[in-house]
Amino acid sequence: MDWQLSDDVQPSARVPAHLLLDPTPVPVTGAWRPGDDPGERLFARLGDLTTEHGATIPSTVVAYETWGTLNEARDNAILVNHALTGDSHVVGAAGPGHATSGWWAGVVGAGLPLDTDRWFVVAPNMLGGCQGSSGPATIGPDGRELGSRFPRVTIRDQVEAQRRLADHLGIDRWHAVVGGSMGGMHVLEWAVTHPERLGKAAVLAAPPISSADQIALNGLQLEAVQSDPHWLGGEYYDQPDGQGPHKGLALARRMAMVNYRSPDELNRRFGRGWQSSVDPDHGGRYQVESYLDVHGNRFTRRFDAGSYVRLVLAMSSHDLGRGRGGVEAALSRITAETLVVGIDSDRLFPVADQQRIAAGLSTSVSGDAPVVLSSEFGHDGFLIETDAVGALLRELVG
Ligand SMILES: CC(=O)SCCNC(=O)CCNC(=O)[C@H](O)C(C)(C)COP(=O)(O)OP(=O)(O)OC[C@H]1O[C@@H](n2cnc3c(N)ncnc32)[C@H](O)[C@@H]1OP(=O)(O)O
Ligand SMILES: N[C@@H](CCO)C(=O)O
Repeated sequence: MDWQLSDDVQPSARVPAHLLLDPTPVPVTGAWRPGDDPGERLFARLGDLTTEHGATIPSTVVAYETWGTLNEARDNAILVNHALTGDSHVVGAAGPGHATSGWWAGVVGAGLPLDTDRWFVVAPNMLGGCQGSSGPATIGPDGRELGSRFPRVTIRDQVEAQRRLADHLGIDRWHAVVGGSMGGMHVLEWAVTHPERLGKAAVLAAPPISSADQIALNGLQLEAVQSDPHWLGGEYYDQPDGQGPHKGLALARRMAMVNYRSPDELNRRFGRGWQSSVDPDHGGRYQVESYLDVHGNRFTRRFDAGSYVRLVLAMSSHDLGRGRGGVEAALSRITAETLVVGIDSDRLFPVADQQRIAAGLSTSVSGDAPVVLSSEFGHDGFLIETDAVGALLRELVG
Protein backbone atom coordinates (compact mmCIF):
# COMPACT_ATOMS: atom_id res chain seq x y z
CA MET A 1 0.00 0.00 0.00
CA ASP A 2 1.38 3.36 -0.93
CA TRP A 3 -1.06 5.43 1.07
CA GLN A 4 -1.47 6.44 4.67
CA LEU A 5 -4.47 7.89 6.42
CA SER A 6 -3.98 11.02 8.42
CA ASP A 7 -5.79 11.72 11.65
CA ASP A 8 -7.89 14.52 10.21
CA VAL A 9 -9.67 12.65 7.49
CA GLN A 10 -12.35 14.87 5.96
CA PRO A 11 -14.83 14.26 3.19
CA SER A 12 -13.72 15.78 -0.06
CA ALA A 13 -15.39 19.02 -1.06
CA ARG A 14 -15.05 17.90 -4.65
CA VAL A 15 -17.48 15.02 -4.30
CA PRO A 16 -20.98 15.85 -5.56
CA ALA A 17 -23.30 16.04 -2.58
CA HIS A 18 -25.53 13.19 -3.65
CA LEU A 19 -22.51 10.90 -3.97
CA LEU A 20 -21.27 11.82 -0.55
CA LEU A 21 -22.77 8.82 1.13
CA ASP A 22 -21.57 9.59 4.56
CA PRO A 23 -21.14 13.32 4.98
CA THR A 24 -20.01 13.00 8.58
CA PRO A 25 -16.36 13.90 8.93
CA VAL A 26 -14.46 11.15 10.64
CA PRO A 27 -13.35 12.55 13.97
CA VAL A 28 -11.79 9.70 15.83
CA THR A 29 -13.60 9.72 19.11
CA GLY A 30 -12.38 8.12 22.27
CA ALA A 31 -13.79 4.89 23.58
CA TRP A 32 -17.37 4.72 24.79
CA ARG A 33 -17.91 6.26 28.22
CA PRO A 34 -20.81 5.74 30.63
CA GLY A 35 -23.36 8.46 29.92
CA ASP A 36 -22.66 8.69 26.20
CA ASP A 37 -25.81 9.19 24.19
CA PRO A 38 -27.32 5.87 23.14
CA GLY A 39 -27.25 5.44 19.41
CA GLU A 40 -24.66 8.15 18.87
CA ARG A 41 -22.20 7.04 16.23
CA LEU A 42 -18.67 6.73 17.54
CA PHE A 43 -15.45 5.95 15.71
CA ALA A 44 -12.55 3.84 16.91
CA ARG A 45 -9.11 4.05 15.33
CA LEU A 46 -7.76 0.51 15.50
CA GLY A 47 -4.31 0.66 13.95
CA ASP A 48 -2.90 -0.88 10.80
CA LEU A 49 -4.63 -4.08 9.85
CA THR A 50 -2.94 -6.71 7.69
CA THR A 51 -5.55 -8.61 5.75
CA GLU A 52 -5.70 -12.36 5.20
CA HIS A 53 -4.33 -11.68 1.71
CA GLY A 54 -1.39 -9.69 3.06
CA ALA A 55 -2.45 -6.12 2.24
CA THR A 56 -2.29 -3.42 4.89
CA ILE A 57 -5.15 -1.10 5.78
CA PRO A 58 -3.48 1.77 7.62
CA SER A 59 -5.19 3.38 10.58
CA THR A 60 -8.30 1.25 10.35
CA VAL A 61 -11.44 2.99 11.56
CA VAL A 62 -14.57 1.19 12.74
CA ALA A 63 -17.79 3.13 13.29
CA TYR A 64 -20.08 1.77 15.96
CA GLU A 65 -23.10 2.58 18.08
CA THR A 66 -24.00 1.42 21.56
CA TRP A 67 -27.11 1.21 23.71
CA GLY A 68 -27.32 0.48 27.42
CA THR A 69 -24.46 0.67 29.90
CA LEU A 70 -21.40 -1.50 30.30
CA ASN A 71 -21.41 -2.80 33.87
CA GLU A 72 -18.40 -2.73 36.17
CA ALA A 73 -17.60 -6.38 35.58
CA ARG A 74 -17.76 -5.66 31.83
CA ASP A 75 -19.63 -8.90 31.31
CA ASN A 76 -23.00 -7.68 29.99
CA ALA A 77 -21.96 -6.78 26.43
CA ILE A 78 -23.71 -8.14 23.35
CA LEU A 79 -22.27 -7.69 19.86
CA VAL A 80 -24.82 -7.29 17.06
CA ASN A 81 -23.60 -7.82 13.51
CA HIS A 82 -25.44 -6.38 10.52
CA ALA A 83 -26.00 -8.02 7.14
CA LEU A 84 -24.54 -7.11 3.76
CA THR A 85 -26.03 -3.64 3.35
CA GLY A 86 -26.87 -2.83 6.93
CA ASP A 87 -25.01 -0.50 9.25
CA SER A 88 -24.49 0.28 12.91
CA HIS A 89 -27.93 1.87 13.17
CA VAL A 90 -29.73 -1.07 14.77
CA VAL A 91 -32.21 1.15 16.58
CA GLY A 92 -32.85 4.86 16.72
CA ALA A 93 -34.46 7.09 19.25
CA ALA A 94 -37.81 5.91 20.56
CA GLY A 95 -40.37 7.61 22.72
CA PRO A 96 -43.04 10.29 22.58
CA GLY A 97 -42.64 12.27 19.40
CA HIS A 98 -39.89 10.03 18.09
CA ALA A 99 -40.33 7.40 15.46
CA THR A 100 -38.42 4.24 16.12
CA SER A 101 -35.99 3.52 13.35
CA GLY A 102 -33.13 1.14 12.64
CA TRP A 103 -33.03 -2.30 11.12
CA TRP A 104 -33.75 -4.25 14.33
CA ALA A 105 -35.79 -1.63 16.16
CA GLY A 106 -38.16 -4.32 17.45
CA VAL A 107 -35.34 -6.40 18.90
CA VAL A 108 -32.99 -4.00 20.69
CA GLY A 109 -34.22 -1.50 23.28
CA ALA A 110 -35.53 -1.05 26.80
CA GLY A 111 -37.76 -4.01 27.64
CA LEU A 112 -37.18 -5.59 24.23
CA PRO A 113 -35.53 -9.00 23.68
CA LEU A 114 -32.02 -7.53 23.74
CA ASP A 115 -33.02 -5.40 26.70
CA THR A 116 -30.84 -2.32 26.91
CA ASP A 117 -31.83 -1.81 30.55
CA ARG A 118 -29.76 -4.89 31.14
CA TRP A 119 -27.40 -5.43 28.24
CA PHE A 120 -24.76 -3.20 26.71
CA VAL A 121 -25.38 -3.63 22.99
CA VAL A 122 -22.61 -2.76 20.53
CA ALA A 123 -23.13 -2.61 16.76
CA PRO A 124 -20.21 -1.87 14.44
CA ASN A 125 -20.36 -1.02 10.75
CA MET A 126 -18.34 -3.78 9.12
CA LEU A 127 -14.86 -3.20 7.72
CA GLY A 128 -15.18 -2.29 4.04
CA GLY A 129 -18.62 -0.74 4.61
CA CYS A 130 -19.66 2.79 3.73
CA GLN A 131 -21.29 4.01 6.92
CA GLY A 132 -18.28 5.22 8.82
CA SER A 133 -15.86 2.29 8.83
CA SER A 134 -12.78 2.12 6.61
CA GLY A 135 -13.76 1.20 3.07
CA PRO A 136 -13.34 2.21 -0.56
CA ALA A 137 -15.20 5.51 0.04
CA THR A 138 -12.81 6.53 2.83
CA ILE A 139 -10.96 9.68 1.90
CA GLY A 140 -7.19 9.22 1.71
CA PRO A 141 -4.56 11.80 2.60
CA ASP A 142 -4.53 12.98 -1.02
CA GLY A 143 -8.14 14.07 -0.60
CA ARG A 144 -9.42 11.35 -2.89
CA GLU A 145 -11.51 8.30 -2.11
CA LEU A 146 -9.40 5.19 -1.77
CA GLY A 147 -11.50 3.40 -4.39
CA SER A 148 -9.58 0.41 -5.75
CA ARG A 149 -6.69 1.17 -3.37
CA PHE A 150 -8.82 -0.28 -0.59
CA PRO A 151 -7.86 -3.98 -0.56
CA ARG A 152 -10.04 -7.05 -0.67
CA VAL A 153 -11.18 -8.08 2.77
CA THR A 154 -12.59 -11.36 4.05
CA ILE A 155 -15.05 -12.24 6.79
CA ARG A 156 -12.03 -13.03 8.98
CA ASP A 157 -10.54 -9.58 8.38
CA GLN A 158 -13.84 -8.02 9.36
CA VAL A 159 -13.92 -10.05 12.56
CA GLU A 160 -10.33 -9.05 13.30
CA ALA A 161 -11.43 -5.40 13.12
CA GLN A 162 -14.25 -6.23 15.54
CA ARG A 163 -11.85 -8.05 17.86
CA ARG A 164 -9.81 -4.86 18.04
CA LEU A 165 -12.97 -2.88 18.73
CA ALA A 166 -13.72 -5.22 21.65
CA ASP A 167 -10.21 -4.60 23.01
CA HIS A 168 -10.70 -0.86 22.50
CA LEU A 169 -13.89 -1.01 24.57
CA GLY A 170 -12.28 -3.18 27.25
CA ILE A 171 -14.62 -6.10 26.58
CA ASP A 172 -12.70 -9.36 27.08
CA ARG A 173 -15.72 -11.58 26.64
CA TRP A 174 -19.06 -10.94 24.98
CA HIS A 175 -22.09 -12.28 26.77
CA ALA A 176 -23.37 -13.01 23.25
CA VAL A 177 -22.51 -12.36 19.63
CA VAL A 178 -25.51 -12.31 17.29
CA GLY A 179 -26.15 -11.61 13.63
CA GLY A 180 -28.08 -12.55 10.53
CA SER A 181 -27.04 -13.31 6.97
CA MET A 182 -23.51 -11.93 6.45
CA GLY A 183 -23.65 -10.92 10.12
CA GLY A 184 -24.18 -14.61 10.90
CA MET A 185 -20.97 -15.39 9.01
CA HIS A 186 -19.22 -12.97 11.38
CA VAL A 187 -20.78 -14.73 14.38
CA LEU A 188 -19.45 -18.09 13.19
CA GLU A 189 -15.96 -16.68 12.65
CA TRP A 190 -16.00 -15.12 16.11
CA ALA A 191 -17.04 -18.42 17.66
CA VAL A 192 -14.30 -20.39 15.90
CA THR A 193 -11.46 -17.85 16.08
CA HIS A 194 -12.03 -16.59 19.62
CA PRO A 195 -14.05 -19.26 21.46
CA GLU A 196 -12.88 -17.90 24.81
CA ARG A 197 -14.30 -14.45 24.06
CA LEU A 198 -18.01 -15.23 23.80
CA GLY A 199 -20.47 -17.14 25.96
CA LYS A 200 -23.39 -17.37 23.54
CA ALA A 201 -23.92 -17.03 19.82
CA ALA A 202 -26.89 -16.61 17.51
CA VAL A 203 -26.51 -17.38 13.81
CA LEU A 204 -29.55 -16.42 11.77
CA ALA A 205 -30.12 -17.31 8.10
CA ALA A 206 -26.43 -17.81 7.35
CA PRO A 207 -24.31 -20.58 5.85
CA PRO A 208 -21.08 -22.13 7.17
CA ILE A 209 -19.51 -21.72 3.72
CA SER A 210 -20.56 -19.81 0.61
CA SER A 211 -21.73 -22.42 -1.89
CA ALA A 212 -21.32 -22.44 -5.66
CA ASP A 213 -24.95 -21.34 -5.93
CA GLN A 214 -24.36 -18.33 -3.66
CA ILE A 215 -21.07 -17.43 -5.32
CA ALA A 216 -22.83 -17.55 -8.69
CA LEU A 217 -25.47 -15.07 -7.53
CA ASN A 218 -22.76 -12.84 -6.10
CA GLY A 219 -20.73 -13.05 -9.30
CA LEU A 220 -23.65 -11.85 -11.41
CA GLN A 221 -24.11 -8.87 -9.10
CA LEU A 222 -20.44 -8.01 -9.24
CA GLU A 223 -20.57 -8.14 -13.01
CA ALA A 224 -23.61 -5.85 -13.04
CA VAL A 225 -21.70 -3.18 -11.12
CA GLN A 226 -18.35 -3.62 -12.79
CA SER A 227 -19.70 -3.65 -16.33
CA ASP A 228 -21.35 -0.26 -15.82
CA PRO A 229 -19.38 2.16 -18.03
CA HIS A 230 -19.16 4.54 -15.07
CA TRP A 231 -17.47 2.01 -12.79
CA LEU A 232 -14.00 2.93 -14.12
CA GLY A 233 -12.24 0.17 -12.22
CA GLY A 234 -13.61 1.52 -8.94
CA GLU A 235 -12.25 5.06 -9.52
CA TYR A 236 -15.61 6.63 -10.34
CA TYR A 237 -15.90 9.17 -7.55
CA ASP A 238 -14.85 12.29 -9.41
CA GLN A 239 -16.94 12.04 -12.56
CA PRO A 240 -18.77 15.13 -13.75
CA ASP A 241 -22.41 15.67 -12.86
CA GLY A 242 -22.33 13.00 -10.19
CA GLN A 243 -22.06 10.19 -12.69
CA GLY A 244 -21.21 6.80 -11.25
CA PRO A 245 -22.08 3.14 -11.65
CA HIS A 246 -25.64 3.78 -10.48
CA LYS A 247 -27.34 1.62 -13.10
CA GLY A 248 -25.06 -1.30 -12.39
CA LEU A 249 -25.51 -0.96 -8.64
CA ALA A 250 -29.29 -0.71 -8.97
CA LEU A 251 -29.33 -3.80 -11.19
CA ALA A 252 -27.23 -5.71 -8.65
CA ARG A 253 -29.68 -4.74 -5.90
CA ARG A 254 -32.65 -5.81 -8.02
CA MET A 255 -31.02 -9.20 -8.58
CA ALA A 256 -30.28 -9.50 -4.87
CA MET A 257 -33.81 -8.52 -3.81
CA VAL A 258 -35.27 -11.45 -5.73
CA ASN A 259 -33.18 -13.77 -3.57
CA TYR A 260 -34.03 -11.89 -0.38
CA ARG A 261 -37.75 -12.59 -0.84
CA SER A 262 -39.62 -15.82 -1.57
CA PRO A 263 -41.48 -16.82 -4.73
CA ASP A 264 -44.70 -17.29 -2.71
CA GLU A 265 -44.52 -13.76 -1.34
CA LEU A 266 -43.75 -12.14 -4.69
CA ASN A 267 -46.51 -14.16 -6.37
CA ARG A 268 -49.07 -13.30 -3.69
CA ARG A 269 -48.20 -9.61 -3.52
CA PHE A 270 -47.80 -8.84 -7.16
CA GLY A 271 -49.24 -11.67 -9.23
CA ARG A 272 -49.16 -10.60 -12.84
CA GLY A 273 -50.41 -7.13 -11.97
CA TRP A 274 -49.43 -4.10 -14.04
CA GLN A 275 -47.92 -1.01 -12.52
CA SER A 276 -49.05 1.22 -15.35
CA SER A 277 -52.20 1.65 -17.36
CA VAL A 278 -50.33 0.14 -20.28
CA ASP A 279 -50.23 -3.61 -20.76
CA PRO A 280 -46.66 -4.89 -20.23
CA ASP A 281 -46.97 -6.59 -23.60
CA HIS A 282 -47.22 -3.07 -25.03
CA GLY A 283 -44.43 -1.39 -23.10
CA GLY A 284 -45.89 -1.15 -19.59
CA ARG A 285 -44.32 -2.62 -16.46
CA TYR A 286 -45.34 -5.42 -14.17
CA GLN A 287 -45.80 -4.46 -10.52
CA VAL A 288 -42.99 -6.71 -9.40
CA GLU A 289 -40.62 -4.95 -11.81
CA SER A 290 -41.62 -1.63 -10.36
CA TYR A 291 -41.04 -2.95 -6.82
CA LEU A 292 -37.54 -4.07 -7.74
CA ASP A 293 -36.83 -0.78 -9.52
CA VAL A 294 -37.81 1.18 -6.42
CA HIS A 295 -35.51 -0.89 -4.20
CA GLY A 296 -32.69 -0.76 -6.75
CA ASN A 297 -32.88 2.99 -7.22
CA ARG A 298 -33.29 3.69 -3.52
CA PHE A 299 -30.23 1.61 -2.79
CA THR A 300 -27.98 3.75 -5.01
CA ARG A 301 -28.84 6.74 -2.82
CA ARG A 302 -27.56 5.08 0.34
CA PHE A 303 -24.77 2.73 -0.67
CA ASP A 304 -21.34 3.06 -2.25
CA ALA A 305 -20.72 0.79 -5.25
CA GLY A 306 -17.08 0.21 -4.30
CA SER A 307 -18.14 -0.93 -0.84
CA TYR A 308 -20.79 -3.17 -2.33
CA VAL A 309 -18.21 -4.92 -4.50
CA ARG A 310 -15.80 -5.41 -1.58
CA LEU A 311 -18.52 -6.74 0.73
CA VAL A 312 -19.95 -9.13 -1.86
CA LEU A 313 -16.43 -10.45 -2.48
CA ALA A 314 -15.99 -10.90 1.26
CA MET A 315 -19.22 -12.88 1.39
CA SER A 316 -18.08 -15.13 -1.46
CA SER A 317 -14.80 -15.75 0.40
CA HIS A 318 -16.69 -17.14 3.40
CA ASP A 319 -15.48 -20.62 4.29
CA LEU A 320 -15.45 -21.40 7.98
CA GLY A 321 -13.26 -24.45 7.31
CA ARG A 322 -10.51 -22.71 5.30
CA GLY A 323 -7.16 -23.71 6.77
CA ARG A 324 -8.95 -25.53 9.61
CA GLY A 325 -9.46 -28.97 8.13
CA GLY A 326 -12.92 -28.25 6.74
CA VAL A 327 -16.27 -26.92 7.94
CA GLU A 328 -17.06 -29.73 10.38
CA ALA A 329 -13.63 -29.54 12.02
CA ALA A 330 -14.10 -25.78 12.44
CA LEU A 331 -17.60 -26.15 13.86
CA SER A 332 -16.33 -28.66 16.41
CA ARG A 333 -14.12 -25.91 17.90
CA ILE A 334 -17.15 -23.80 18.90
CA THR A 335 -17.81 -23.73 22.62
CA ALA A 336 -20.41 -20.95 22.77
CA GLU A 337 -23.97 -21.97 23.50
CA THR A 338 -25.35 -21.40 20.01
CA LEU A 339 -28.77 -20.65 18.57
CA VAL A 340 -29.00 -21.54 14.88
CA VAL A 341 -32.05 -20.23 13.02
CA GLY A 342 -33.21 -20.84 9.47
CA ILE A 343 -36.24 -19.56 7.58
CA ASP A 344 -38.21 -22.14 5.65
CA SER A 345 -38.69 -19.90 2.57
CA ASP A 346 -35.06 -18.63 2.41
CA ARG A 347 -33.77 -19.40 -1.08
CA LEU A 348 -30.50 -17.52 -0.61
CA PHE A 349 -29.16 -19.34 2.45
CA PRO A 350 -31.56 -22.29 2.64
CA VAL A 351 -32.31 -24.28 5.77
CA ALA A 352 -29.88 -27.01 4.62
CA ASP A 353 -27.09 -24.54 5.44
CA GLN A 354 -28.29 -24.09 9.01
CA GLN A 355 -28.84 -27.85 9.33
CA ARG A 356 -25.16 -28.34 8.55
CA ILE A 357 -24.18 -25.79 11.21
CA ALA A 358 -26.42 -27.26 13.92
CA ALA A 359 -25.35 -30.82 13.13
CA GLY A 360 -21.69 -29.85 13.44
CA LEU A 361 -22.05 -28.17 16.84
CA SER A 362 -21.90 -29.83 20.22
CA THR A 363 -23.34 -26.66 21.79
CA SER A 364 -26.44 -25.99 19.70
CA VAL A 365 -29.39 -25.00 21.90
CA SER A 366 -31.75 -26.96 19.65
CA GLY A 367 -29.71 -30.13 19.31
CA ASP A 368 -28.45 -31.21 15.92
CA ALA A 369 -31.19 -29.41 13.97
CA PRO A 370 -31.71 -25.65 13.67
CA VAL A 371 -34.78 -23.76 14.80
CA VAL A 372 -36.77 -23.22 11.60
CA LEU A 373 -39.06 -20.22 11.37
CA SER A 374 -42.02 -20.43 9.08
CA SER A 375 -42.32 -17.20 7.13
CA GLU A 376 -43.24 -16.23 3.63
CA PHE A 377 -40.70 -13.38 3.60
CA GLY A 378 -37.76 -15.53 2.56
CA HIS A 379 -34.25 -14.53 3.58
CA ASP A 380 -35.40 -11.07 4.72
CA GLY A 381 -37.52 -12.88 7.33
CA PHE A 382 -34.72 -12.38 9.86
CA LEU A 383 -35.26 -8.63 9.51
CA ILE A 384 -39.05 -8.69 9.28
CA GLU A 385 -40.17 -11.45 11.70
CA THR A 386 -38.91 -9.55 14.73
CA ASP A 387 -41.43 -11.08 17.18
CA ALA A 388 -40.31 -14.63 16.45
CA VAL A 389 -36.63 -13.75 16.14
CA GLY A 390 -36.78 -11.59 19.27
CA ALA A 391 -38.38 -14.35 21.34
CA LEU A 392 -35.59 -16.75 20.40
CA LEU A 393 -32.91 -14.19 21.19
CA ARG A 394 -34.50 -13.31 24.54
CA GLU A 395 -34.42 -16.96 25.53
CA LEU A 396 -30.82 -17.35 24.39
CA VAL A 397 -29.37 -14.37 26.21
CA GLY A 398 -31.22 -15.30 29.40
C1 LIG B 1 -29.30 -6.10 8.86
C2 LIG B 1 -29.51 -5.48 7.55
O1 LIG B 1 -29.41 -6.17 6.60
S1 LIG B 1 -29.94 -3.92 7.40
C3 LIG B 1 -30.38 -3.73 5.78
C4 LIG B 1 -31.79 -4.06 5.61
N1 LIG B 1 -32.44 -3.01 4.96
C5 LIG B 1 -32.48 -3.00 3.68
O2 LIG B 1 -32.01 -3.89 3.01
C6 LIG B 1 -33.16 -1.83 3.08
C7 LIG B 1 -33.98 -2.26 1.88
N2 LIG B 1 -35.28 -2.72 2.33
C8 LIG B 1 -35.54 -3.99 2.44
O3 LIG B 1 -34.75 -4.82 2.10
C9 LIG B 1 -36.88 -4.31 3.00
O4 LIG B 1 -37.65 -3.18 2.80
C10 LIG B 1 -36.88 -4.64 4.48
C11 LIG B 1 -36.34 -6.03 4.66
C12 LIG B 1 -36.05 -3.71 5.32
C13 LIG B 1 -38.30 -4.54 4.99
O5 LIG B 1 -39.15 -5.25 4.16
P1 LIG B 1 -40.68 -4.87 4.02
O6 LIG B 1 -41.16 -4.16 5.23
O7 LIG B 1 -41.37 -6.14 3.64
O8 LIG B 1 -40.67 -3.81 2.84
P2 LIG B 1 -40.86 -4.09 1.28
O9 LIG B 1 -39.74 -4.86 0.74
O10 LIG B 1 -42.21 -4.61 1.04
O11 LIG B 1 -40.73 -2.63 0.66
C14 LIG B 1 -41.67 -1.67 0.94
C15 LIG B 1 -41.59 -0.56 -0.08
O12 LIG B 1 -41.82 -1.08 -1.39
C16 LIG B 1 -42.74 -0.23 -2.04
N3 LIG B 1 -43.50 -0.96 -3.02
C17 LIG B 1 -44.35 -1.97 -2.80
N4 LIG B 1 -44.90 -2.35 -3.97
C18 LIG B 1 -44.38 -1.57 -4.94
C19 LIG B 1 -44.57 -1.48 -6.35
N5 LIG B 1 -45.40 -2.28 -7.02
N6 LIG B 1 -43.86 -0.55 -7.02
C20 LIG B 1 -43.01 0.27 -6.36
N7 LIG B 1 -42.80 0.24 -5.02
C21 LIG B 1 -43.49 -0.69 -4.33
C22 LIG B 1 -43.64 0.26 -0.94
O13 LIG B 1 -44.29 1.44 -1.33
C23 LIG B 1 -42.66 0.49 0.18
O14 LIG B 1 -42.09 1.76 0.03
P3 LIG B 1 -41.85 2.71 1.34
O15 LIG B 1 -40.69 2.07 2.04
O16 LIG B 1 -41.53 4.04 0.77
O17 LIG B 1 -43.09 2.65 2.15
N1 LIG C 1 -31.79 -7.05 3.20
C1 LIG C 1 -30.54 -7.57 3.65
C2 LIG C 1 -30.34 -8.88 3.00
C3 LIG C 1 -28.98 -9.46 3.05
O1 LIG C 1 -28.92 -10.20 4.21
C4 LIG C 1 -29.41 -6.62 3.30
O2 LIG C 1 -29.57 -5.90 2.35
O3 LIG C 1 -28.41 -6.57 3.98
